[in-house]
Amino acid sequence: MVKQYVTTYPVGTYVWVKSITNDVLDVPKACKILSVTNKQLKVIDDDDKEFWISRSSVIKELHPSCLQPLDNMVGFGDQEEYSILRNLHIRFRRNLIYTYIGKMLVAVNPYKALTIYDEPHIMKYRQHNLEELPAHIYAISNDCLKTMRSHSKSQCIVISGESGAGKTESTKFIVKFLTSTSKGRSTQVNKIEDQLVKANPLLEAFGNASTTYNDNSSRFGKFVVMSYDQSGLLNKAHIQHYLLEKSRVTQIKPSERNYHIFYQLLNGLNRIEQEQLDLSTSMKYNFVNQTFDSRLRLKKDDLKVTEDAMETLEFTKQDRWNVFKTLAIILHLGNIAYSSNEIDNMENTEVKDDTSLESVYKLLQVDKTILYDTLSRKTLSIHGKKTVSPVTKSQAKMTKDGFARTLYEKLFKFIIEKINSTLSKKVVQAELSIGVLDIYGFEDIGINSFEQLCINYTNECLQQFFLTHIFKLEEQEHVKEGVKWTPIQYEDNENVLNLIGGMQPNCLLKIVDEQANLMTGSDETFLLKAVRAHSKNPAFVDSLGGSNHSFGVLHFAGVVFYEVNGFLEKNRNPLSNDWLQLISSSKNNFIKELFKEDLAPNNNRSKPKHVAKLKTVASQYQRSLDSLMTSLKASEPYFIRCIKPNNLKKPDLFVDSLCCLQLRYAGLMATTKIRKNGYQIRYKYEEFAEKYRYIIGLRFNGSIKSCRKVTEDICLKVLGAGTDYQFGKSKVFLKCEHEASLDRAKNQVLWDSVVTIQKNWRRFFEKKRFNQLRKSAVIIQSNWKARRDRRSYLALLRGILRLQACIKSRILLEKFCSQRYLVIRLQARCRGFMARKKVKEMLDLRKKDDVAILGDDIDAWITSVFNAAIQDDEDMKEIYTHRL
Ligand SMILES: Nc1ncnc2c1ncn2[C@@H]1O[C@H](COP(=O)(O)OP(=O)(O)OP(=O)(O)O)[C@@H](O)[C@H]1O
Repeated sequence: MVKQYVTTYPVGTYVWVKSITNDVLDVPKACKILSVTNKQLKVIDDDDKEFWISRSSVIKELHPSCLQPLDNMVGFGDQEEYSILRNLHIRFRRNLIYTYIGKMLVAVNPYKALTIYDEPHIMKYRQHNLEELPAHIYAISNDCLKTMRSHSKSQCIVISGESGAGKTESTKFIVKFLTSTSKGRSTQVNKIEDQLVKANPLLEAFGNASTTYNDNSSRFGKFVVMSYDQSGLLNKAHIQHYLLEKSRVTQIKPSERNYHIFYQLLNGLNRIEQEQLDLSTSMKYNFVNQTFDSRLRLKKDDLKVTEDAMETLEFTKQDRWNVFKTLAIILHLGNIAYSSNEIDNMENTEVKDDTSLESVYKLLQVDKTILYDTLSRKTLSIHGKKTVSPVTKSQAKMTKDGFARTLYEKLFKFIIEKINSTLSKKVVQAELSIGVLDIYGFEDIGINSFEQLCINYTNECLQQFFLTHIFKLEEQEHVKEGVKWTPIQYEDNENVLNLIGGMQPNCLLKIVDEQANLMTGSDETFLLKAVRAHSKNPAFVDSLGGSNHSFGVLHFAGVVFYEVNGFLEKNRNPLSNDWLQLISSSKNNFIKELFKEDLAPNNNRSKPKHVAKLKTVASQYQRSLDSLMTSLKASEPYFIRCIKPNNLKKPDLFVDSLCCLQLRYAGLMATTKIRKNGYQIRYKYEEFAEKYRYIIGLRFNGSIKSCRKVTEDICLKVLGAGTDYQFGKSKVFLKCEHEASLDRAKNQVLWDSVVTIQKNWRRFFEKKRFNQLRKSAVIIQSNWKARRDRRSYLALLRGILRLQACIKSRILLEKFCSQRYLVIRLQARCRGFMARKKVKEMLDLRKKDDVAILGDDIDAWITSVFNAAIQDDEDMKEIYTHRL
C-alpha cells in the first residue's frame, strides 16, 4: 500500500492538500512533498511552512499547467477555485498583482508602492498587444483604446471590489494611461489631460474620507467618460457621480472621519481667512471632532493641493471663496446648540444664541429672526392655513443636520458640474468614448440602512450586467448562431433586482417612495407592506419575528439585513418649506444658486416645486442608475475585479479565506470556466474577412458568401483543420489563443509587406542615389582623367621639345663637324697645295741656287707640314666622333 503511494506521489511532487479546518473558506493548499513515512507525508506549502499530513489529506497531484504562476488563468488545466486562488497568491508574493481571466483583469491590492506605473511602462504597454507583456492594468487600457478605434465603438471599464480593494487607484492608473497616450499631440489635449488628472485630488477632497477599511475611501460612485474625436484624440471628459454618502457630514462612526475637505479647510486657511469665516481649529467643531484618528496626521499643504486643482479646473477666486464659505456654514451649523423647556405640556425648543448662530446668520446672509425660527419651529399648512408649531429638540437637530447634509450634497454637485463644464468645453461630433466606472463595492456594515440598500442594489445591477455579458449573451449568441454550447451553472440575480428596484410595481424602492409620499406613511408601514408583498420571495428574508425592525435581502454576496428606522426620512427630500423659504430670502447668491432647482417655480408658478409630489432620493437614484446602465449597455465592456488581500491594509499579506470569499462573490470561478469552455472571441464574417484578409493576400469584395469562404480559408491556413473553433450563421467563434495566432499571422503578413515596401522603396531610393553618385563619379573621373592626361601630355610635350632640341643640336653638330672636317680638309688641301706650291717653288729655287743647304730644311718642313695635316685630320676625326 505504502509502496503504491510512494510510487504515485514521490518526494518532490506537488499535491493539493485538504484544508485542516472544516471552514468553507479554508480552501485546499498546494504543497510539495518533502519526505514520506508509512503513514504520513512531510510537506512544505507556498509560504514555506513545513508540516506533517496524513496520506488521506492529499486530494490529487497538481496539474502541470498549475505549477508555475500563469498570466492568464484560462490556460489552467485545473479549473478549481483553489488553483485560481493559489495562482493569485504566488503571483502576489512575486509582486505580480495583475492576472487575466480572458480579457478580464483581477487586481490584488499590494498595499505598497510598485514601480510599474511610470512613463517607461506606459510607453512599453502602448506598443504591445494584450498578453504580449506581463498582465497589467495598462495592457487592458491599451486594448480598450485599440478596440475603440478598430471597432469604432465606445468602450467601458467596470471596476468593482470591496472598499479598499483598489478601485480608485485603478481608475487613476487607467486615466493616467489613457490621457498620456494622447499627451503631447496638441495643447488642447495636454490641457484636458492636466485638468482630468487634477480633478482627482479635488474630488477626493470633497468625496473621500478615512474609514475603517480605507484611509482614503471614496464615499461616492463615479463614471468618468473620456471622449475621443475621429482622429483618436482625447478632447473632452465628463464625470457622473452617484450616491454621495451625505450622512457622513453630520455623523461619523468611531475611528472614521468626515470628508477630507473639512480638515483641510481648518488646517490650511490663513489667519485672515479664518477670521472672515469665523473658523478656528478642527477640534472645536462637532461635525469633525466626534472621532480623532491619530493615524492620520493633518498636513497644512493639503488645502494647497485642492486649491491648485481648483485653479487648474478654472474655478474663479470667487468660486473658491464661496465653496469655503459654504463649508464654514456647515461646520457652524454643527455647533448650533438647543435648549428646551416645557410649556403647556409641550416641549418647546430654543436655539442658544451663541457665536455659531451668529456665524451662520452672517455667512448665510439671512434675516436672523427667520433663521432662528427655521431652526426651532416648523410651519404646518392645514387646509391652506399656515400655523407655526414648536418642535422637539431632537426634531430640531434632525432638520438642521438634514439641511447641513443637503447643503454639502449640493456643494458636491456644484464641484462636479464645474469640473464637467471645464472638461467638456469642446463640442465634437461622432465621438467615441471610454467610460471608467469606479463604484463602491458591496456593503454589510452591521447596521445597514437605506444608503446600503441603494449601494447594494447598484452592485446587484452591475453583477447582472456582468452576468449578462459573460453568461447570458454568450448562451444566447451560441444558440442563435447554431454553435455547440455547453451550459454552465451560474447564480442569476434577476430575482433580487426585481425585489429591490426596476419596473416592478411592488419593489422595495417603489414601496419606500409610495410611503414617503403618503401623509400616513412611516418606516413601520413600509416594512409591513414590504413583508406582505415579498414574504414568498426567496430573496426576501423576513425578520418581523425578531425584536428589531429590519428585513433581509439575499444578495449575490450573501444575506444583508437592513434596519428600516429612518428609511422614509432618508428617502424624502429632507428640506421643508421653512428651509427653502430661508434660502430664498438669503442674500448669499451662491447658496441660492445651489438650490435653484428646489426654488424654481412649478408649472403652477405661484407654488414652489417642493409642494408637488416628492422628488425622492430613491426615484432620483433609480433614474441615474438607469442612465448609467444604458451607457454601459451601449458600450463594449471590460471588467476589472479588485481584490483586497487582507483587512489590515498591510503589504505582503495574502489571506486566502478573505480572497476566496471575494473570488466567489465576484463570480470569478464561473467566469474562468466559461472563458475556458466558451469562445470568447467572435467576429462577423465580413469583419473577420476585412481584418484578416491580408493573410491570404485577398482584396475585400464585401459579399457575405465570399466572406464566409474567406474566413474558412484563413482559419484553415492559420489554425489548421479540426482545431477547436466554430463557424456560426453569421460569425466565426474563436478562442483567445486563436485570435492571438491570427493576429500573429496577420502581423507577419503585414510585417512582410512592410518589409517588401521598405525594401522596394529603399531599392528605388538607393538606385536613384546610386545613379546620382555614379553621374557625379563619372564627372569626377572625367575631370580627373583630363587633368592626369593633360599633365602627361605636357610632360610628353616637354620631352619631345627636349628631344627635338637634342636632335636639332646633334644635326647641327654633325653638320658643323662635317663642315669643319671639310674646312680642315680644305685647309689641309690648301695647305698641301700651298706646301706643294712652296716645295715646288723651293725646288725650283734649288735648281737655281745652293741646293745642298736648302735640301735638308725643305725635307723637315715638308715633314712637319705633312704631320700637321695628319694631326688636323686626326683632331677632326676625334671632334666629330665626340660630338656624335
Ligand atoms: N495598485 C496599487 N498600488 C499601490 N497601492 C494601492 C494600489 N491599489 C490600492 N492601493 C492602496 O490601497 C488603498 C485603497 O485603495 P482605493 O482607495 O483605490 O480602494 P477602493 O476600492 O477605491 O476603496 P473605496 O471603495 O473605499 O473607495 C489606497 O489608498 C492605496 O494605499
